[in-house]
Amino acid sequence: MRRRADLTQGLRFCQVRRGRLVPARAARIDLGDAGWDGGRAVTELTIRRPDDWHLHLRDGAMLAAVLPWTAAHFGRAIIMPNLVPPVVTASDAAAYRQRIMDALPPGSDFQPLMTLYLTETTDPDDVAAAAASELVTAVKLYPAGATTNSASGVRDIERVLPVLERMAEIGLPLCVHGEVTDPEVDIFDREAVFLERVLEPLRRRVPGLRVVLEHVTTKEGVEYVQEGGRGIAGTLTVHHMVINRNHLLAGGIRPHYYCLPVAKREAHRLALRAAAVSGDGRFFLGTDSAPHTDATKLQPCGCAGCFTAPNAIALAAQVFDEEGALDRLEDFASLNGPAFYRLPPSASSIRLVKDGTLGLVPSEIEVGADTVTVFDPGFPLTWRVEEEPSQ
Ligand SMILES: NC(=O)N[C@@H](CC(=O)O)C(=O)O
Ligand SMILES: [Zn+2]
Ligand SMILES: [Zn+2]
Repeated sequence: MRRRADLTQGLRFCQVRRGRLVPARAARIDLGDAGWDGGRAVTELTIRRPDDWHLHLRDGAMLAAVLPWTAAHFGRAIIMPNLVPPVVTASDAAAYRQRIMDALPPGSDFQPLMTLYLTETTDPDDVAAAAASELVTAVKLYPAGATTNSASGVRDIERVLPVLERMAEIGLPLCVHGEVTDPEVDIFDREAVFLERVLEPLRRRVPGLRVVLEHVTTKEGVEYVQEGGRGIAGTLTVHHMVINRNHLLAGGIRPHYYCLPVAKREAHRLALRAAAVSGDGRFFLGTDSAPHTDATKLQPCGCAGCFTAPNAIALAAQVFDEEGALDRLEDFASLNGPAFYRLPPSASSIRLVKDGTLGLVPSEIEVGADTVTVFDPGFPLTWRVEEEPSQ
């Protein structure tokens, strides 16, 4: 068994070797006192099948390795376009969509919802045609240099106004990585500064534009969405509801907790959890599951991104359980997103159970000769999805 940095505290995950799940010994755990419903602990829950409104699937061998984990639990996902080279045109999106369909496990009815990567040379007609044919569900704005594979992103918002205006006309949402790239702005402030310097002026300029502020990590971001009127929503990741910056940095640096936007102070984590369980329809789940090989993460300059697809739903259930809000999990994971995107909710459902048996979540998956580490919350997973991916 491969040794890994000691991120696992008190939990034995199983290992994936040669593509097979090798379960850890079944463990009984104390169910604790969370999940009470009128005095009775809720230990099972059936919800409409969730969707993931922010997902990185990559391409090639990585796509083949990670897709089954998402397809096992989620009905649809908004597929991020930050490949190298990026998914810029409708024809890029059609080809990428086909590669995803080809990589799906047999019998899966998972639906990829494609996005286009906004560049300063994006053609408004191409975007409008892709939207009209329902090939794409959104366009993604990466400020150039803000995050993984964002070099072709936008430097000057003025240059993309014609595209944004066309999107406003046709109601096509803009998904936004909301961080400024100004090196003088502290990395922990980049989201809050983006709202003020970029997003608010942009929304004033193109008032009809429907915007999703992706992976909100701050209370300023939460408040911006809450106060932002009808044309805005925010996705929340599970990992930002679980870790704060201490988990990343205190007592040793933990590269597997490094993602962008970087995890913030505890007060922000609590604000994200409060927003998720509030019942406010403008917040929904976007895991931002972002796989990178361990070889590229465990570097002097390691990649940003947490691979959460295998345990995202179980963790979301656990967060809602801890917050005493299991009755709102379905809104957050399965209903609010489709409502914003003007799509019907899933017709199928999944069953979540909390029966004292740990879910079979691997600590890592293999991709060719390399491995991708699965997000480790650092505590036992009490909930699990009853179906597990077929590999
Ligand atoms: N979230 C991340 O840390 N990384 C994402 C990019 C992104 O969503 O910003 C990736 O593509 O790896
Ligand atoms: Zn991002
Ligand atoms: Zn992302």
